[in-house]
Amino acid sequence: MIILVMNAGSSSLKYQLYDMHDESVIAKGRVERIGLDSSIITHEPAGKPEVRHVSEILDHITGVKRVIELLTHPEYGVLKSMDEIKAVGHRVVHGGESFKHSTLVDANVKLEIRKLFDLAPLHNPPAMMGINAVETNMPDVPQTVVFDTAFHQTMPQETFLYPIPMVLYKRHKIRRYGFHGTSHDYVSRQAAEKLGKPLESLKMITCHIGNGASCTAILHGKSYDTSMGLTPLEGLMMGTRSGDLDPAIVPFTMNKEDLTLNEVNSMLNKHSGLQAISGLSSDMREITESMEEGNKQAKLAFDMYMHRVKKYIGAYAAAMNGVDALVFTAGVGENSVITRQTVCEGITFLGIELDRARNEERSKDARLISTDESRVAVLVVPTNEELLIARDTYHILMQQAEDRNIVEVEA
Ligand SMILES: Nc1ncnc2c1ncn2[C@@H]1O[C@H](COP(=O)(O)OP(=O)(O)O)[C@@H](O)[C@H]1O
Ligand SMILES: CC(=O)OP(=O)(O)O
Ligand SMILES: [Mg+2]
Repeated sequence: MIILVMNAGSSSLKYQLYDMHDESVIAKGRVERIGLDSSIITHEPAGKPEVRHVSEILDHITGVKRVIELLTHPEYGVLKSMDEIKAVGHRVVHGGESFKHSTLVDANVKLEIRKLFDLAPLHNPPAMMGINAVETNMPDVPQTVVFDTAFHQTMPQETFLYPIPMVLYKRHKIRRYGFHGTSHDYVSRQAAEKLGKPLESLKMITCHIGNGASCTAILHGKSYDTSMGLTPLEGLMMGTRSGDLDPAIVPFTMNKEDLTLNEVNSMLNKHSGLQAISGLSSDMREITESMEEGNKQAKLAFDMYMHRVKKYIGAYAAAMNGVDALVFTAGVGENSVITRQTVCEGITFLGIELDRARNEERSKDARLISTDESRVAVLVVPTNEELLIARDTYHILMQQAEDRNIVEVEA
């Protein structure tokens, strides 16, 4: 069965085409700068050279059309016809309390996702554009949605509620939801497998640190607490997001700087974090390079980032009354040797003993980077949100086929 996975951003569209017989990736790529002057498509068909096109792509509908053209192109394509695609799975960041599991898209599901636009303004609207674009270009193909929030629906009330009037939760569902759930779920299972231990027997902390960043306390296989909250703004310091701060800063800044709510919101989401402190970049690669060249602002940004990662790991070890495994994943977690070293060597009191040589190895596979004697196992696990989306989509389709058979037999 061939499944297309889509991860739509505000100005981008990433895709991966899977053959579910062996979970191999037949093609993948991304459309960038949608709606801007020159859009770029990078298409990587397995076993064929990469293709890069620059053209004008004004919206996601055109973006999906271009992806279809590339997938079926006589030279760069990997499919004879789009009929070979049996389903399309989408990453949707916010599923609120309505969605505890991945599901098939129908009119009701679309309505519920639309209701959550306010809570994930950077993420949910583009996902909906992706769904509509597939509907327009491939009207007969079933679509599924896989939510970042679903994995965290196991959080108990004491971790998901804010200590504010309950009426706000009852009326508006103001609570902590957590994000990157597909990634935390995937890497925790991979880590347990690598350790040869049942996930249910472990207390684990997973650090998904990429452009967005979050830490999760996974108690016996279930999300117990996570650092992002109502929106993906809470928690760790990120590329351009502030993470935790005193909420009083919002009215205070509005007053002192004569800013509107929208302007403060944009400041905290798009002009804070590494970018704001370093004055250089939101990219950890540039931060560490400049820091090594002696740039003091870059060093401060790095130190603040590390401080917060260590603080969350300490907090979650306390909240679970222990930790057996610590996992690093996503862009920074998978690639930044210095980040992992600084974090691990700053929290040795937990029983963490980093093996520097293992930490410096480069590999695409899940691997241990602590010593064999370390009381807490530390691992690097490359995340693969797309594979999990493809698997969920496959299972939903198989279940649907089974349900249909039962109905037919009973009839
Ligand atoms: N070698 C590296 N060293 C340090 N940071 C890196 C490296 N490679 C990637 N990154 C960081 O990873 C970030 C992207 O992470 P990623 O998980 O791909 O983000 P997203 O999926 O949210 O776009 C980049 O902004 C960059 O800061
Ligand atoms: C939820 C979130 O922050 O996602 P991303 O890291 O892709 O921005
Ligand atoms: Mg990501």
